[in-house]
Amino acid sequence: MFWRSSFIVLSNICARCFCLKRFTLTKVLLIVILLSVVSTIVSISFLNLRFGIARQRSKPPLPLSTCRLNSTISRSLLKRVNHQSKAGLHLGDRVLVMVESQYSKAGTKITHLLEAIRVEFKVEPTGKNLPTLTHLDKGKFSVIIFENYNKYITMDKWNRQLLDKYCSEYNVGIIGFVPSKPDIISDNVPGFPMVFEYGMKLQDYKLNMFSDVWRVTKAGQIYEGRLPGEWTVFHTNHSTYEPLAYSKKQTQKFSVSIEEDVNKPVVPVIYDHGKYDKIKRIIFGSALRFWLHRLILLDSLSILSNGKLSMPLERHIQIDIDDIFVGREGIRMCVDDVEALVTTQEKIRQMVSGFSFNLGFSGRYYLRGSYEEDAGDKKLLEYRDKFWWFGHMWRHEQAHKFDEPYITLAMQQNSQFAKENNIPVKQNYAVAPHHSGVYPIHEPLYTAWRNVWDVKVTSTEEYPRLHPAWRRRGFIYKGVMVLPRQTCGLYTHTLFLSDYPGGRKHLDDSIKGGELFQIILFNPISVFMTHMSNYGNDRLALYTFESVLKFIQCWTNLKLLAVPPLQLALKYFEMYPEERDPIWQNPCDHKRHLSIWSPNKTCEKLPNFLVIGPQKTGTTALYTFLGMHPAIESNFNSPDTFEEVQFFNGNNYYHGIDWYMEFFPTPKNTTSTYLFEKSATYFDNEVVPRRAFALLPRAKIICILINPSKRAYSWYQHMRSHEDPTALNYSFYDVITATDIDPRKLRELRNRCLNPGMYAQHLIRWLDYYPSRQLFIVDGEQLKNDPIHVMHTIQRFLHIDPYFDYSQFLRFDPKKGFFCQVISDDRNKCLGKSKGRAYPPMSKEEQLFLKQYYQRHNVALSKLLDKLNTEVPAWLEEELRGGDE
Ligand SMILES: Nc1ncnc2c1ncn2[C@@H]1O[C@H](COP(=O)(O)OS(=O)(=O)O)[C@@H](OP(=O)(O)O)[C@H]1O
Repeated sequence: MFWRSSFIVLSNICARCFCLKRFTLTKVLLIVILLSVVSTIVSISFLNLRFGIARQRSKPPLPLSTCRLNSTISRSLLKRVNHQSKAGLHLGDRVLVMVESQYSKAGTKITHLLEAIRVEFKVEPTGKNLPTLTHLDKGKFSVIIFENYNKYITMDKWNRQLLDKYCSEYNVGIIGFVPSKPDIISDNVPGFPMVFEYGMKLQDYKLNMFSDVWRVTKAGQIYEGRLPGEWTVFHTNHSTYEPLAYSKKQTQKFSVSIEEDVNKPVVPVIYDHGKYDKIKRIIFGSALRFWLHRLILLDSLSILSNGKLSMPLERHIQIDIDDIFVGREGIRMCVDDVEALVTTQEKIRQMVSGFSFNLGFSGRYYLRGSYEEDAGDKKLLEYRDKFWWFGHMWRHEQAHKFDEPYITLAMQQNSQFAKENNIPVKQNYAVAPHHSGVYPIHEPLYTAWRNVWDVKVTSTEEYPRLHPAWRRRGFIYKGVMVLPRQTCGLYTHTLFLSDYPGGRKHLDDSIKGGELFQIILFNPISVFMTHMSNYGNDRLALYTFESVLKFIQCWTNLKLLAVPPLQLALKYFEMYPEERDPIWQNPCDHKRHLSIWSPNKTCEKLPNFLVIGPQKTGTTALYTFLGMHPAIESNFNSPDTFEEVQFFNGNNYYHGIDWYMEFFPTPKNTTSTYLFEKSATYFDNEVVPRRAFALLPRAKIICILINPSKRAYSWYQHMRSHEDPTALNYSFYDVITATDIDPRKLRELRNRCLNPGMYAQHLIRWLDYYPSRQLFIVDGEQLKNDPIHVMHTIQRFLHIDPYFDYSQFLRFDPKKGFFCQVISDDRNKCLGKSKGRAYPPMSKEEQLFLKQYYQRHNVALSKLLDKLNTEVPAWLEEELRGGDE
């Protein structure tokens, strides 16, 4: 376009000149000058087209730096970082969040933040009665948060008194957010020596440097500019109140300095020291929309919980640079980029002690760029010892598409490349391109990692899911520690600041208090992934990290650290031991998971329903009867655990879902075949409902209940017949009446014998996860006496087609004393000797003891069954009737 127009202009001029009869010297000169100007423009524009990137990359953006903190102030503040006091000892570590409704926006922002910092919470709507606040002599909640503080002020008398009494007795503080509009209370706050001024537009924000609240927050800095939204500010003369921040009203003429106007500040956040009514409070004049309030909220939680909710001050940072050597020509690193990487690494080390970039490479692409980029590759290797390194496969491939021999070979090839080029790969770390094979687990990847690179640590964004980011967690699979990886907003395609998605402001906002800043603020350990292309071109990664780290230093007292990946992972799981155990989900339930799951696998080999026990209630009979149905297929027997798979409890769970699915046939017809599994140990196990629901959220759950006393006795007889030494040594009465001073083995046996019979509490745990419509309770006595009817009701519950008429296939066997499978006119197939054993009846004493022992559990069961609209079994009615006598 440009050339065309230039050419037209030039030819016009020339034509005009040549048309003149005579050439004067001036005209010749004019033509020469014009030609050279045009040719210069043409060559510049040609160069720009050819090496457009080179032109842009010559001026990478400078890191943001607006900090003007006085370092002596920050040092003095660092001394006061401990909010812990004795009062915290009597408190639990949960937060009670009082919201206007379950779905209110502001409340959700609070709970998301609490989730991000891994603080447990309970959400309650303000209009209702308060939940139980104490347990034994402990306060259940260490801080109470009101999404709308006005709802606290106008709370009904009874609840308000209860809450205030709790807060003053247990020294628990209240955090409240005052809406910017008057709501229902007037400016004079009823019951408090304070006035609210609503609907303010504010600018500039400065923290009170002398407050004891600051721990993570570093006061002394000034936020300059308009504050988002409308605000409420606080006026008071009472000495209980301490302003935590100052701001000023927005004026026509926008002034950038708050100091000039410091005599007329307004107070947008205030700390009530509790001198007025013995309750400490921190009240915010706006919601969490302003980023600084998120920072202040951390310290508010810390001080008001007496240190119970103080986060550590250390923040560990790991920055991976993946795709080393992999990028296509034109976007790779050149020598000056590598030099800049080293220089910035040095600068980051000043802020983050022990820091090194962690470089991941695939050797196949070494020296595959332009001349300048190949020189960059060589430079990276020249500086190899300045970085940490981790290896991939030889090519940049997704592991889930390949089998173990291929992955191993491809890793070995890359490992050979590392050896030949002296690349120091010694961090026991690796990542997978596109997270492929990390989660959901692709076993061959883990095996090859261990065998070739001795990988003990990896990271992914995919566990448990990519979104929401604040719920990402870690887990350990067969010794490989999988860390959650955070997003920093840079991807292989983010090359230039001017092209940043959403504009430069978007990235800068993320750095200056936004998403990236908050990731580091909320996570004691952050692992970030970047790509080689983010370090060539505009070197956006250097800009981003240098800027955000500076910003962190400016506004927080956080101590930034880096340790090698293995140490980092050990630290992570030491901090969060509860995350060690993975939670398996169905890969087919999440598009992204499915896209990185082996195409050779199928989710069809997962059960549609589970028979969960408890033990000794007739589960084997039910399992056998279900297996007779033409549309139902059960699991293959496990050789290890008495035929049952027992996946969700115990160590089998750590084998992963591929292992589990091996126990199921590929259904002949996915819509009409019902797969199921029966493991009687599931019913009363603490972790099973959560695990089962994570993998099989749509599964139906069947449990069988008989009189818990009978169940306990049958179980004891079962243990004796399995020659359990403790059961052989002690009578049934000894077992059920064992006390806490009895030998450990006896107590253990007692617990295993009696606990499953506390039916209601176990069922409630299942109902915490599964909706009641997915749960079916079978009366075990009925199953014994009238299995044909029971099988009919189960078929209805499962909506199974075709209907199977069990009356033709089950009949009572007088010899066995139970219903058995019909084989022919004169032959039945009954369950083995271990089901329906002969043993002496329970003594009267034992019966009486157990009747009393289970009394309250049976009452709870009958209430629960009532709630579930389930018929109360005859044995339960009888038990309860007997109990009243
Ligand atoms: N049809 C049929 N045949 C045999 N046994 C039957 C049947 N229906 C119910 N029962 C009762 O089932 C009890 C064994 O329960 P489980 O199969 O759940 O035991 S186990 O947990 O799997 O070990 C077993 O308990 P015991 O009588 O104590 O052996 C039986 O009472």
